[in-house]
Amino acid sequence: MLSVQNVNLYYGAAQALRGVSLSATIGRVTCLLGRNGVGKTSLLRAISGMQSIGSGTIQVDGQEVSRLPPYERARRGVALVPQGREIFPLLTVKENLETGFAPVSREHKKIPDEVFELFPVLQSMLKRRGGDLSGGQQQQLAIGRALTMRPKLLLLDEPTEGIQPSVIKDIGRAITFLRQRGDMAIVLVEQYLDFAHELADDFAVMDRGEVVLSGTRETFDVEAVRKHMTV
Ligand SMILES: Nc1ncnc2c1ncn2[C@@H]1O[C@H](COP(=O)(O)OP(=O)(O)OP(=O)(O)O)[C@@H](O)[C@H]1O
Repeated sequence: MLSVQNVNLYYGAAQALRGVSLSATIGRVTCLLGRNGVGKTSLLRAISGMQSIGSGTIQVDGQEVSRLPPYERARRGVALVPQGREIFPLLTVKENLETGFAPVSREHKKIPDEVFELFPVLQSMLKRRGGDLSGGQQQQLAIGRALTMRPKLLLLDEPTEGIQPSVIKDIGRAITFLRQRGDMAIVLVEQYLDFAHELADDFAVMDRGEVVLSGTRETFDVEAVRKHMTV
């Protein structure tokens, strides 16, 4: 579904990604791990088109997308749940969810039932303003908005950051459900190792702009990964 090959990304003279390769498969969760500032967010932004790359290729469904603008990638099924959630504080919950309609065809312009099945709190808060929700509720809203885009590739940037344990459990359950449904590939950026270990089918660890360790669930060596995550 997703194939990133040899991507280099620069902010001016500073190189944030160095020859990064990563793949993600439908029905599987790929966890991207690493300390602060190693380039995880830059990689997700490169995949979604929010940040242009210096060189390398990014393929979605076998098609090269690295020169396409973000909305074209969204149309091809790429949805990003950004770090910090970036919901619209003055729009209602319903309106926030409806912003996910932009890239989908007319027959899909309906909030999918699973959004409310996975996150019932959103149903009861449809008329509230996004900015009035708690951090955990806003995270659920950000994931709900991405699901409204009917993604084939769901990119989640640290969904557990600053979130209370009960909501982390809800998010974990949602990811497990979406994986089992088998119609999307999921890339999960995490610093919370236990959460990542529980969910990862495949994993990659980054350090200073490079992927330094990768493998499958079977080869996930928690101690080796932990070493790369401690300063
Ligand atoms: N817009 C930008 N302009 C210049 N440098 C940037 C920009 N965004 C990120 N960087 C730098 O690029 C490097 C990678 O940052 P990035 O946010 O991708 O890392 P990260 O692993 O996602 O970290 P975090 O977990 O803190 O989000 C860091 O050194 C960061 O300071």
